[in-house]
Amino acid sequence: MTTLNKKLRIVADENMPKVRALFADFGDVSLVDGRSLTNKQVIDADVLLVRSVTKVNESLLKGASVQFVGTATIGVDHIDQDYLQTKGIGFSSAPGCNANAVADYVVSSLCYLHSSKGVDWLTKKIGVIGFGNVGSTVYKRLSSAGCDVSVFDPFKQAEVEGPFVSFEEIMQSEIICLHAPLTKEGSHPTYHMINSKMLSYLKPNVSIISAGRGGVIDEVALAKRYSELDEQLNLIFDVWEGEPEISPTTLSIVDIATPHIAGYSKQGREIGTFMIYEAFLSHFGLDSSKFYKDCVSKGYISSIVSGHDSTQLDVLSKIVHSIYDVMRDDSYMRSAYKRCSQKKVPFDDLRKNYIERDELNTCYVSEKNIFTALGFSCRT
Ligand SMILES: NC(=O)c1ccc[n+]([C@@H]2O[C@H](COP(=O)([O-])OP(=O)(O)OC[C@H]3O[C@@H](n4cnc5c(N)ncnc54)[C@H](O)[C@@H]3O)[C@@H](O)[C@H]2O)c1
Ligand SMILES: O=C(O)[C@H](O)[C@H](O)COP(=O)(O)O
Repeated sequence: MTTLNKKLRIVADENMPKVRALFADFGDVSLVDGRSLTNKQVIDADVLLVRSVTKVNESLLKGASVQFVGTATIGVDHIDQDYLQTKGIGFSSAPGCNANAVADYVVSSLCYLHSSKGVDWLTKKIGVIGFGNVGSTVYKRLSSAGCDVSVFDPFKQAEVEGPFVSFEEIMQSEIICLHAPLTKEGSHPTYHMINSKMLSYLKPNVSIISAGRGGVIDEVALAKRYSELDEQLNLIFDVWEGEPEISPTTLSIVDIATPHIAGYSKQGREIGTFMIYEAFLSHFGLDSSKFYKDCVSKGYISSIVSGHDSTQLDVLSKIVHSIYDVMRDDSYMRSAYKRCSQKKVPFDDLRKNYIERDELNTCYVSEKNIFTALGFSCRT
């Protein structure tokens, strides 16, 4: 077993569950507000552990002694990976850590569309944009539940088999789920990929669930399209251009507004921390002293009994919403925005004080059925 010859100085985002429990054996862990982190706060650090609100680049790290950066997130658009590489700084993100949480968000949103808008989503044509850890989990769940699902992902299309269609075709789906990263360069940048031209392909009464990154949808173009449409356009927004400042116009037109918490299941956040703990051990050649099962929580509701009529969407929706209901998060966000002053936007506070939520997979059913297709676990 390798041991460290000095205590490491570890600077970590305060919004990272279990970080002290996992890292305190290796040195001093200082918890910081990730959004306002400065060069001064990291100058003497050996290890920097962040979330998506910290821009990790030359301006943050110049002259710092940081040897390893971990982000307990799937998204990496806040990290200048080229800079880290040039400086020989180790790096790891947490791929897939909260993919199940985001898929739960989608399932809960679909159930909202049924219970509040009468959308029979099981029979709709669903399009998934981005076929990575999140998009493929969403695809697997919805296609196993019997939905007609297509995907758009120009990179994955070249690598794997799948129900790929063109961008124009995916925009004509009846429900569109957005799970692409935010990219501004390369052959298929996603910044404003949903622009006025693409919005003109939308079908009447379409529903859009945006849980990838803000900036993928051009919100000005969206508001314009919204004002022109006679038919319903159901918008479920978790991610926003310019977070933590968000457009009041966008907020006013969306049906469900949540403060970038699609991935905020209790387990997803704990897994994120655990994944960068493992990457940290590997970077410093250290052996593991803590195990996954000790760090990732069990759920609060361990099982449900589902009767034979549970394939009916209203029963399904009630059961899904008993574990996680996106409407709860929407009402917290809207009331916080109603109360807030112009000076202090409540976005980050809503995230910091987010009520813990379990993943659907922490709850068991007795046999394989539509619940297991949609993310619940099965005893057998
Ligand atoms: N709302 C949240 O809380 C939350 C949680 C987790 C992840 N995310 C976001 O969702 C994104 C996807 O997560 P993931 O785990 O699937 O990431 P991933 O890296 O596993 O997959 C991303 C996929 O998007 C594809 N892609 C890239 N450019 C594309 C384009 N122009 N059009 C279509 N597809 C494109 C890639 O080929 C890849 O398959 C993350 O980058 C992150 O920004 C948001
Ligand atoms: O990229 C991700 O993993 C998610 O967007 C994640 O939930 C972001 O959470 P944050 O790091 O902003 O707390």
